[in-house]
Amino acid sequence: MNVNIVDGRKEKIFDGSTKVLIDIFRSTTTIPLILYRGAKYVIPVRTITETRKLKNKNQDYITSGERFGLKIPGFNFENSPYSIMNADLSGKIVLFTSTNGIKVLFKLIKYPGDIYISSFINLTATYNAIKDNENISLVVSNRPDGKSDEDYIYAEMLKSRLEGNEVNIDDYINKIINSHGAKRLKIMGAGHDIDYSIKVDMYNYPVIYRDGKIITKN
Ligand SMILES: O=C(O)[C@H](CS(=O)(=O)O)OP(=O)(O)O
Ligand SMILES: [Mg+2]
Repeated sequence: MNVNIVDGRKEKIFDGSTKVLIDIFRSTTTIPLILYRGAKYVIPVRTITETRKLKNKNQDYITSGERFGLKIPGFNFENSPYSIMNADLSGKIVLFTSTNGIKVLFKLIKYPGDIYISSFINLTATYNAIKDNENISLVVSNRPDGKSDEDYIYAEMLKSRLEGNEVNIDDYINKIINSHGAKRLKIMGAGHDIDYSIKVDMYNYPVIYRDGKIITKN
């Protein structure tokens, strides 16, 4: 098995490897939780304008997302695990756009190979789904102006586990809690999202991108 941690900001020619998108704060935490809260599926959308156009075509769509961490006026939800965990999304279709994670996702879909959306929320389900694959790219979303240490912490843990090492998840959780990313969330007034980002295996399914949708892989 060959497992690489890759900077999602760089335009890398992703071969046919299995790709795991990682954006702990907060897209790949929020998206599995949207499915956990009953949504049929998530439609990733590049821009706010496109999201609004889709919503205008179908008022039943739910809108969720942010730009630079801030809620988008008129959207139903931010990109907040906390707010999603308190929502009933049964049977809903959720439009989702975000600053980093979705931007990287649209790069990955240009290349062959499965794409998993992963975080602590569906850690074990993701691990079990990919552990027998030969080539795995752990794609960390980062941020336009720098690295997201929380993404690397998760990627290093998953890499270590895939390479057959025993990992103490609590050690990694502590690193997340004390990460620069966590400090940023607190400064943004979103500290309550940290707790919801470390709820290990809340969702027992892998989550994948397929044909324009992000779905639960049953
Ligand atoms: O909403 C978030 O936490 C981030 C935006 S920023 O990095 O805080 O500006 O978006 P994401 O795409 O989830 O990294
Ligand atoms: Mg992020």
